[in-house]
Parts: sequence; structure tokens; C-alpha cells
Amino acid sequence: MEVTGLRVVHPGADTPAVEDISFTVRPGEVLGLLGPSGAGKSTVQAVLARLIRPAAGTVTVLGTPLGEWGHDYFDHVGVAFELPAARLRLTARRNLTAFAALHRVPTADPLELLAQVDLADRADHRVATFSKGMRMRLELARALINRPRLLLLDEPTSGQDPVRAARLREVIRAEADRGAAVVLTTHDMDTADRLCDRLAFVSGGRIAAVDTPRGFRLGHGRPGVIVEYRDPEGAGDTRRVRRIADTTAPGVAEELAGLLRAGVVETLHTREAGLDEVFAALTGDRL
Ligand SMILES: Nc1ncnc2c1ncn2[C@@H]1O[C@H](COP(=O)(O)OP(=O)(O)OP(=O)(O)O)[C@@H](O)[C@H]1O
Repeated sequence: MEVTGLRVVHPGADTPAVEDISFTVRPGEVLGLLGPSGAGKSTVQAVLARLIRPAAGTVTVLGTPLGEWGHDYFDHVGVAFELPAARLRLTARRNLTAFAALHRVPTADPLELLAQVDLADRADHRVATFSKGMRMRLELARALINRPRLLLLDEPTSGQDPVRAARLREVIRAEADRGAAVVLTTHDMDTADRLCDRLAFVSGGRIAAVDTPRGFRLGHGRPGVIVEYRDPEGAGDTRRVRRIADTTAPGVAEELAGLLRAGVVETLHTREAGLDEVFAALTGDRL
């Protein structure tokens, strides 16, 4: 998928919600759009899901310009946005079979999908009885029913406990490994860091930078160290924590060596810059 020079002006708005946005996503790749509320991430996703039309720019999906696709677009694209679209009176399984029937391409087994998103034991329960997190997981399963080649996900791990969030990251990674191109928005640093192959930092309707999570952290943040040690001059078992932001600063190497020689170091960890810190440094904006 290729997006070039995207500009969107919402009805009644004076200024564009997004301006000059360009990026590509290859099959097998997970691209994360990271940015604060109002940055324009959902607006980009809404264009890709054909919910709104851009004022300018081109979008090419699977080699065909977006405007030339017919209804079969959604045979190849899976969409899971933050407001779940499931029918509440139907069971989870029935929702998936109903959705599968809309497609003209081979579809996945609903029960297998429900198992993947940890809803196997709820397959025959009505969605009305589901928690918000469960509805979000059903939404992801629904988006995967047609084995999409492009997957658009809005905050796929929001509202999930850490174990489930990790599980959903595995499911999404497996989709990419199957060959899907994935575009997702997230506020979750773990998801940005562990799942995304590349991140686009979105701020004020523009892409400020694109890089791998590791590239961002190593290229823009200063690694530091955190040392926990027993204070030899303190009373009894006095423990101290020393946070060193810049290990190359004058005297730091000697200080660390002194603590190590004295045998008082209990823990010693490197501390990489967080993506949120790198985001703030590059955009002047807060996540
Ligand atoms: N339907 C709409 N009509 C008018 N303005 C809109 C509409 N949808 C979004 N906007 C505006 O467009 C800008 C970008 O919003 P968007 O929802 O794309 O941001 P976002 O980065 O996805 O935020 P969030 O993380 O809160 O979802 C904001 O200024 C928002 O107020």
C-alpha cells in the first residue's frame, strides 16, 4: 500500500486534519501510527477504510488506486476500529458467520478465530453480555475473517490486560507473517515497541519521522544506566539509587568503576530512551 501527499479537510473545518502524509506498507509489515489524541491518525485510517475522501493525495492499495476499487475492496481489507460493529443480540460465533457470508473470498473458521482472540468459551454467548475488552477482541476476529491482505486496526490492544494485549500482538504478528500489510494506531508503548516493524510519528496532522522502534530509541535517545548500591558510608543497610543519564559525562566512568570495585552494587541496568521521550524530542509534542 502506498500513500502520497494525503490531505484531508473535515466538513466545516478551517484547517486540514492531515496534510502531506506519505508512507508505504509492504506485505508482511506492521506500520504503527503513533501520536497524541487529535494528531490525525484516525483520519488517515478513515481514508484507507474508504469512510472519507481525501482533498488531495493518492492512495494505492494492492496496486490499484483507492478510487478505482469497487465493493470487492473489503474482500481484501480487514478493518477493526475502536467502536465495535458487532450485532449485540447475536452470539459471537453468529456475528462471525454472518460477516463471513458477506465475502466472496474464502473465509477463516469462526471458532478458530475466536480461540485466537481468547473468546472460544464465549462463542455461543450474546455479544450484549461481553465486556468492552471482549468486544474489541471480537472486532479483531471479525476483521480477520476474510484473511485480509491489508489490515487496518485502531488501538488493537486498548482495554486489554497485559497478557491479552501480548496475545493480540501475537495474533497480529501472525497475520503479517501470513503476508498481510498491517496499519495500526496505538497509544500503547509496548505495542508500538514490540509489534511494529516501523513507526510513523504523527503530530499536528503531519508525519514528523518514520523509523524502526529501535532506530528511534538508539538514534535519538541517550542511553543511561541505573545503579542500585549499598551505601558504604550510610548507616546499616542504607541503599541508594543512582540514575546516570549520560555515561560519557566527565567522572561517570570512574564513579561507576569505584562502586563496582567496592563490591556494593546490587543491580545495574541500562536505560534506553523511551519512545515517548523520543517522540517529545522530535515533535515537541507529548504522547
Ligand atoms: N468528523 C470530523 N469532523 C470535523 N473534524 C474532525 C472529524 N474527525 C476528526 N476531526 C478533527 O481532525 C483532527 C484529527 O483527528 P483524528 O481523529 O484523526 O486524530 P487521532 O490522532 O486519531 O486522535 P485519537 O487518538 O484521539 O483518535 C482533530 O483536530 C479532530 O478534531
